[in-house]
Amino acid sequence: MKAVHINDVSKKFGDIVSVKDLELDIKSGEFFTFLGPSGCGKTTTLRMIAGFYYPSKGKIYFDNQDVTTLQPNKRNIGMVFQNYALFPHMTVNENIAFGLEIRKYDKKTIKEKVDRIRELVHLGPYGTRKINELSGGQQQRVALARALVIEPDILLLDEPLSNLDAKLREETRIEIKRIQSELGVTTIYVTHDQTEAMAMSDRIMVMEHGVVKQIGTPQEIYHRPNNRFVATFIGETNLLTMKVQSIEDNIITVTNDNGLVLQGLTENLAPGLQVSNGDEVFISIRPEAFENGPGENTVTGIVELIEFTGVSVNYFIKWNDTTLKAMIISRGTAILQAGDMIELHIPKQNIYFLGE
Ligand SMILES: Nc1ncnc2c1ncn2[C@@H]1O[C@H](COP(=O)(O)OP(=O)(O)OP(=O)(O)O)[C@@H](O)[C@H]1O
Repeated sequence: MKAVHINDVSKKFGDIVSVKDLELDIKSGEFFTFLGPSGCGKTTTLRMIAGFYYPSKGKIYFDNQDVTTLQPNKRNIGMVFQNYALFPHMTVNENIAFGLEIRKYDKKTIKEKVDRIRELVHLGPYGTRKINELSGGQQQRVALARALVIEPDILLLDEPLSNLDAKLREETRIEIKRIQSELGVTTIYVTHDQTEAMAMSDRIMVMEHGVVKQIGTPQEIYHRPNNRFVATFIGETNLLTMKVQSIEDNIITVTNDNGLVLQGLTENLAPGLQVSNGDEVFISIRPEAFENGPGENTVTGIVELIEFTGVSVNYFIKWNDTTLKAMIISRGTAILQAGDMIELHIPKQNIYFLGE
């Protein structure tokens, strides 16, 4: 299992800067995810790690080895793509064995390794099945087995679940995570699905337009977003533009033109953000940050719209011309109706201050 170090890497295609000045350290054995919208540079970064593209600038290391311009087949990586790229007319065993045969292992070793990895991906009885006789989820597990059987130092997964339906996607996600933790292989996972990223990763890198917006654990990314892009891309949030009115005893009071006044804690300022009286600042409040009844930052308003999701009730509340979305866990108690008055509050520690 190897660590991956990316030092000041950029990739240009003509005038397009696909990845810009990337600095990244992925630890040995880590499950690390590249997350971001289409075109943000995730796949380009993965392809540079795989060796399909060479960087326009900077260096890539596996542990201490400079692999920046090493050919893909010399890097000992396993790869899984969204379209599986399996041989449909060949059996499961033949597909898994492919990389071992290229590496010229003897027949006995190949059989042992293939059998072992087939068990690991829970395809034990399917060795002699043809690929086109398997479901999508099973095919994806064959692709995973084929990538893992060569005992790669690094496993690269590019949107491996996007061809599966929702239920299968969730099952396969759990399988991939189980297999990865059993083997402890350094894994880099590319996705635009934030739920997948949150559920599977040790750490996540959020990208936009070829630039890193934040690197952190799922909890850090969710609860401590550095900027508006991360706050809105991961989960939902109420984003308000406010002005700093005062800062006293670690409490920041902010207001806006609609007469809203909110108070939060200086410890919830985004990293590096400093504010003074009169500064404009962005406030992020998650829908689940609201609590019933009056308290700190009491919100009294009219319910405009209600969504009942089973687990929760989402109230869209009009409060001094600002609409806020509040999510209250549903415990079978009476639900308010549109037009009703509602009173909730937002504990100070649930208010986050963002500068950009
Ligand atoms: N071979 C290429 N030639 C020219 N431009 C490219 C090439 N590969 C990627 N790009 C451009 O680089 C940018 C980043 O692309 P990339 O595929 O890395 O994004 P992505 O985040 O993986 O998106 P997606 O989720 O859609 O795959 C895009 O603007 C894309 O058009």
